Amino acid sequence: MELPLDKAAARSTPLALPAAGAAAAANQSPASLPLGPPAAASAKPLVAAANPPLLPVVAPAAAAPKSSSGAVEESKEGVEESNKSNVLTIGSIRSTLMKHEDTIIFGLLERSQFCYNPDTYDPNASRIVRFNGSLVEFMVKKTEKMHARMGRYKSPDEHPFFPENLLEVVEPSVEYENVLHPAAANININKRIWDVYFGDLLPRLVKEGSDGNCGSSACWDMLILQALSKRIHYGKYVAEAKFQGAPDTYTPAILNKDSDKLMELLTFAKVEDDVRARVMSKAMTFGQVVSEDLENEIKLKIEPELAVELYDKWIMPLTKEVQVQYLLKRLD
Ligand SMILES: O=C(O)C(=O)C[C@]1(C(=O)O)C=C[C@@H](O)C=C1
Repeated sequence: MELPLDKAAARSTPLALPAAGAAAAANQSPASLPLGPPAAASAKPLVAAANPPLLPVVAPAAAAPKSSSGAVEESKEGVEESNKSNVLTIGSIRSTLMKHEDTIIFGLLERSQFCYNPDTYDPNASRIVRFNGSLVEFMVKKTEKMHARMGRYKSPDEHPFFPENLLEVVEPSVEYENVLHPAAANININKRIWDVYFGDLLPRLVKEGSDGNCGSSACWDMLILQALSKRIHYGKYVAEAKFQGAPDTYTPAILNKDSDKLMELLTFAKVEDDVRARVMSKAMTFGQVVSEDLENEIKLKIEPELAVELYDKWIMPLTKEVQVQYLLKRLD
């Protein structure tokens, strides 16, 4: 994807304005924006889904338990059962997490085709009139402002990176069903996600230096950040499903404010192994460079181990962190 801010396009479009380019890029984003109404509603999303679609905004809400008797049963071995179809099951939440993997891995593959492009992150290089900050900050802030107008952050599974910066929703707004405890609304670890992405992940994903594609770099950064945020904050739903499945198991640790015990209870080593294996396999499959020359060795766009490490070191630990934060407040 070449944006007006990118080198090739800029040569023939000297008037390309960063503001217009960034806003256009935000609108053109190939990953769908989960701005639609709740899964339970029948209306179409406001933005057409493309490659690969994110989930309906409140997928878990469609499976909201109607009464505590419909709770999920779960053992430490990760076996879960439900005797009702419309409950928040750990199985349905895990299949949502699997779909998030596709979005994250595709994003990494796309961003990896560009160099690091340091000007994207340098406030002095952005030269955006009346804006103090880098190009990527500009893109995320402006996009979030617009998405807030469309109600994105009214949805309990959406979290802005710049919450102080949002605009009011245009009418009519959608009422989202929420299965989470109200305290969930105050859990937002996007600052950490931002720091991990720019501090640890990005420099290892891309080649050093500049290729002029700052607009595309910022656009993919934003899409990856949004996908990471969505996946990690899904920890709230994971935790709710686990609590509903075994309230007696979690309650003493919650009452004792015992974070370590909660961490131990909600950790499933076998599930984590499966996640690592699946991410490896997806990164190898989606990341193949397809050439006409079938004789040659298969080339990969990114090292699959990097995607696995991302999950191992950050995505799963941060998802667990969200779960602990949520459970600590679950009985407030
Ligand atoms: O599936 C779960 O039970 C989760 O809590 C999610 C998750 C993950 O982030 O993928 C996190 C912790 C568990 O140990 C296993 C997997």
